[in-house]
Amino acid sequence: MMVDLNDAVMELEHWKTGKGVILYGVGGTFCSGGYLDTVKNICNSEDGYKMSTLMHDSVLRLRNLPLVSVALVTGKAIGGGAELILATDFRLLSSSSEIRFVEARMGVGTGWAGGTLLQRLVGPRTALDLLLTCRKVSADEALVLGLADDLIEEKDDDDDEAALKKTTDWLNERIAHHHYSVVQTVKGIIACDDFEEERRIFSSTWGGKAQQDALNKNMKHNN
Ligand SMILES: C[C@@H](C(=O)O)C(=O)SCCNC(=O)CCNC(=O)[C@H](O)C(C)(C)COP(=O)(O)OP(=O)(O)OC[C@H]1O[C@@H](n2cnc3c(N)ncnc32)[C@H](O)[C@@H]1OP(=O)(O)O
Repeated sequence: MMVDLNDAVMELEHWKTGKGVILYGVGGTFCSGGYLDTVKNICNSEDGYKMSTLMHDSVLRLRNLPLVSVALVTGKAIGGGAELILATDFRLLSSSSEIRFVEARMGVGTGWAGGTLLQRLVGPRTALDLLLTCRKVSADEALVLGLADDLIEEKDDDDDEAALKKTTDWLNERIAHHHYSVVQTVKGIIACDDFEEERRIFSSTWGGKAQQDALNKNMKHNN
């Protein structure tokens, strides 16, 4: 799964006209973390560092894609799976889903970039609390904490298709009406977090067709 994720992200890096991507699980579980047989086989510091390096690479590349990314969380997101929901721009949770950072219970810290990403999202105190208590976070609590952006009122976690459709609609509300170059510019600016890079990305759409078309429409923005 870890290698597959890395391959998938590399493939997405070549998608020049893309706007969005949804990360989701099937069969009622988002992800229950690293495959435990593999975890047992690589249970030493050196291999742990290698695993962490691979997962950081995947997560950072996913975050830096010029696509708007959403994690659709149905069922459980546990351990590394809970960390994975932090790799996207947005998180939509089904009302019955559950997030649980079990790493400390498993005798370790966060290896899939979750520590840094969690504290950026919910602040260091809440991050420390969630990582130390290893408690279950319900979808409702996740919304209050800022861990979820919205809830999918999908009572049945088994209905992957319906949840995916709702997530696609949610994402499309934000990206469908923009040209891909505009979505990629906006996402690139947010992801780069750097003024000089922002100027460079900004100037890639300035004067382009989407801007020309918009100017020619003589738009008013009062409704
Ligand atoms: C990277 C590392 C980290 O901590 O940083 C990790 O992520 S370590 C991984 C952290 N995750 C875990 O420790 C998950 C432990 N498993 C669980 O807590 C539970 O299985 C749940 C995921 C809550 C699902 O419970 P539920 O009662 O719904 O189903 P279940 O227990 O019968 O699970 C169905 C089958 O999937 C297996 N299964 C579930 N998660 C697995 C995993 N991560 N690796 C290997 N097998 C796993 C179960 O052992 C079981 O196999 P059998 O039918 O053969 O019994």
